[in-house]
Amino acid sequence: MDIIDLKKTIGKKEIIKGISFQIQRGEVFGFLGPNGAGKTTTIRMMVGLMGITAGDVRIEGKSIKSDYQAAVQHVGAIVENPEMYPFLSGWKNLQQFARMVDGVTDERIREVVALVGLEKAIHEKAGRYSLGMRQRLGIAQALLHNPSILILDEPTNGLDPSGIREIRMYLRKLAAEENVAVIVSSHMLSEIELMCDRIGIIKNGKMVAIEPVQAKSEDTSVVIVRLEAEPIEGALQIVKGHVMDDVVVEENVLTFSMTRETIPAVVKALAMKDVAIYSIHQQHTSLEDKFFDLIGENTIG
Ligand SMILES: Nc1ncnc2c1ncn2[C@@H]1O[C@H](COP(=O)(O)OP(=O)(O)OP(=O)(O)O)[C@@H](O)[C@H]1O
Repeated sequence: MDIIDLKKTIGKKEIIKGISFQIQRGEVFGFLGPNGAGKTTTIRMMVGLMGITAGDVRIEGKSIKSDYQAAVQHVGAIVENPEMYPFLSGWKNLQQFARMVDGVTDERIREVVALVGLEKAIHEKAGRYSLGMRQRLGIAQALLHNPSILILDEPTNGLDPSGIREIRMYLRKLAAEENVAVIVSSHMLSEIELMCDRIGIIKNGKMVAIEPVQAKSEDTSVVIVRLEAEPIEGALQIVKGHVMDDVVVEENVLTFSMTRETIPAVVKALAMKDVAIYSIHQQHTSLEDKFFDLIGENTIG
């Protein structure tokens, strides 16, 4: 998918001021920016729900402006909350949608249900689903026609941490196993950092940076740790064996970087050597710092 110098003016206000980026199959791309930055407007243009003032969107080489039908047939999207019939089962809901799309068989419905991990609950009424399950049913619905691109506007909105974790897991799986290009928007870096390969930061209708995300899993990501402990020499001896680079020592505080999965082992080793831990916490990652620098504020949503 190619987004080429996309612009939107509503009335006299230029809301989107020339956004360009590309996304490949198999990739999860995060669209990050504070509220009002222009994410929804850009996504609405990308999926043909809103007219384009200037620029173009090309999907599998087809222009959404001049070849609308051919372009959008490759797109699956959830832009507003997915509409469900609460009194029908998840399965019946999908069958309803399948009727509106050519060539969707029960076999395909079974496939998408498995892709989002709803096999067990699919014959229960959709009204009884948790928000996370409803999101996944929405994703299943968007996948029915076998799109090559899946676009989700704020898919983690309102979900609890376990719901966010599940969505993250299924979106990554979709990209990897189905070779779908996935685009998700969010105003929370922490929520999309772990699920994306790249993140585009949007501010005031412009793309201000596109950054690759190095660490893909929560456990292998490198974090900066600040440890307050006593005696500090004893703590230093133990910590040294696990760190990625130098340890900074300041009075009774050590600052160092290590993978997140290493933290429990280090804490255990410290406790076994009778080192007293007064506090331990993770500091911002570099991507977070960069995001705050670009957005120019400390809170974003
Ligand atoms: N129909 C419209 N008429 C006038 N202004 C609009 C319209 N739609 C959006 N805007 C303005 O365009 C800007 C971008 O809105 P948009 O909804 O795309 O932002 P967003 O990044 O998706 O934010 P949010 O996370 O709050 O949805 C906002 O300042 C908004 O007020």
